[in-house]
Amino acid sequence: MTDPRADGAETDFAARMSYGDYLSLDRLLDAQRPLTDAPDEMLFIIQHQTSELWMKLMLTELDAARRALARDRTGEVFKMLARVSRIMEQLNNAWDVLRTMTPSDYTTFRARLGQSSGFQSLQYRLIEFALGNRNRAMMAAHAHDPAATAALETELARLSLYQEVLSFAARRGMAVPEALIAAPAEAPHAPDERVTALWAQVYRDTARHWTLYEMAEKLVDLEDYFRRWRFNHVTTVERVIGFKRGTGGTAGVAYLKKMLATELFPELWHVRTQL
Ligand code: HEM
Ligand SMILES: N[C@@H](CC(=O)c1ccccc1NC=O)C(=O)O
Repeated sequence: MTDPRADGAETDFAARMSYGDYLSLDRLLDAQRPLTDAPDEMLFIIQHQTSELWMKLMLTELDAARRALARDRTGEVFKMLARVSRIMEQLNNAWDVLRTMTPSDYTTFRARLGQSSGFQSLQYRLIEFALGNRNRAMMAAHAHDPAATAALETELARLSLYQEVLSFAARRGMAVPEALIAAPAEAPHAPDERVTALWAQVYRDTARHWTLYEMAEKLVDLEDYFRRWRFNHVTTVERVIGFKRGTGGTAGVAYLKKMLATELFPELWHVRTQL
């Protein structure tokens, strides 16, 4: 029989930091508190908690990416944006686990969720705001929580990722309308033909604009993965609750379908028609 001590494994953690200590596993694994004994409620909780953990990392990366971008450190930015896309992909793959929950499984505990809903996810809203999909109306569900409201306000006081990219493009000599980058956006970025023209220049002469070309493709990647997340979500929702109203109070699938039309970086999609 194997005795890992023979291989030198340390076993005395009375006074040393162990795996569980480092990862705060006592707290982490004590945070799953189902309200019913429905077997699928544990799946539902863990699915959301792991999503929130990945969202936490996305926010860290989006913060660092914007700070690096403001200092023209594009190599670092590319690495961070690639990581954000990979995290999105991770979240996309996670739907496969949740899809094993049928309507019969979910209805055994859905009523106990009350009015709570992913619509109230602070980190999700911060990600949307960081990427540029900004809308103060989405803050209403956090009005009861001063810390959450402050975090959203802090985010709204920053340039969005797309604004940072456009500022970078301006520093590279591209004609970016000043009004688009002069102050942090308060509303979703509205498509602007002058910006489409700018990206057309980049895509038509990639050798000359290689860094901006790479930047553009990183953003398209990110939005592509985000769109897949929205699509997986709405499809899972229809599969599990059909066309019932959401616990958060919206129409449910109809609301989520409306959100599918969101364009984070519109000109990067519109430019493709012209190429
Ligand atoms: C069976 C599983 C799920 C169902 C039935 C479901 C259902 C819904 C519904 C109906 C809405 C619309 C708001 C409302 O009225 O409640 C919503 C929004 C939302 N859900 Fe889910 N959801 C599920 C899983 C998830 C998961 C795993 C996440 C990941 C964190 C998530 C995150 C969100 C977010 C962020 C919103 C707000 C979207 C926006 O405002 O654009 N949901 N969900
Ligand atoms: N909105 C969902 C409930 C729901 O999915 C949910 C509830 C509490 C915590 C997270 C949730 N996930 C995503 O919306 C529903 O209407 O069934």
